[in-house]
Amino acid sequence: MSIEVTTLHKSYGTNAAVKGISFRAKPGRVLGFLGPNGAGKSTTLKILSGSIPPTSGHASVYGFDVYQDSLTARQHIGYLPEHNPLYLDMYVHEMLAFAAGIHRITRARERIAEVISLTGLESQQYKKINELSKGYRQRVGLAQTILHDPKVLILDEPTSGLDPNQLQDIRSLIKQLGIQKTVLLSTHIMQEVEAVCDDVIIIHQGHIVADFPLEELAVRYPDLDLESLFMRLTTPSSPII
Ligand SMILES: Nc1ncnc2c1ncn2[C@@H]1O[C@H](COP(=O)(O)OP(=O)(O)OP(=O)(O)O)[C@@H](O)[C@H]1O
Repeated sequence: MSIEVTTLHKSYGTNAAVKGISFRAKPGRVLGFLGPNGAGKSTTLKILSGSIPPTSGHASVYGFDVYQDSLTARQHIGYLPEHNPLYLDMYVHEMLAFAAGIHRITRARERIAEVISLTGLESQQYKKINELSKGYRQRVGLAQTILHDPKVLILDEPTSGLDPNQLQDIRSLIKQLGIQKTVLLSTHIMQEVEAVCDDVIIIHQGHIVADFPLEELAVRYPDLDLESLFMRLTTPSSPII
């Protein structure tokens, strides 16, 4: 397993956001982390990326605890946060060189060229980030996330706000990356899960209410498509399985 989460809890003051969730993610697969607003998706991804500590429980990446052994765990993780923080005054190329320096990447020039080509940023690489469209900014965020060639990608709503063409490009890139890496992808969009994911977790009010390989949807939940299942499991009165 590349990601293992065990009885993870997170409270912000008295607000319990994540309530004892456990799950695993495997290499070579894209795991869709699906849930309504406020379900606890971003909180879980922030804990996994080492950005915030859990209140209790454990999460590890390739055996390294993301809290106790955060520096080592983070070497294996590329994290694209929901709001994709970028230095807007930097040029695309400059920002990637800066990030390569932080990761102490050897052969940085070659790796930056590789990542620019992979994310389709050739035409934009000498522009300032504040001149870029949202889709291209998202690609810069992804380029930065994969620059150190991490084994695990944690992507928090990476396609939000993109137009249909950009959506398709970014989704195929994620799918391509998922062939070799473990990808944990948070989204609200059912079509995105269907287009990109191999496994699905549905989270609702801080609990996991479903966890299954997408190809087993029809067997596990006969007569329900993903959207109907999501609606059934995340309406306020829905039972926790
Ligand atoms: N920094 C914070 N301080 C206090 N409460 C927070 C904080 N961040 C999140 N929360 C609360 O924790 C709960 C889970 O939020 P979280 O952002 O993890 O959900 P989400 O599933 O990612 O939602 P969305 O799809 O809207 O991004 C919500 O009730 C939210 O208000």
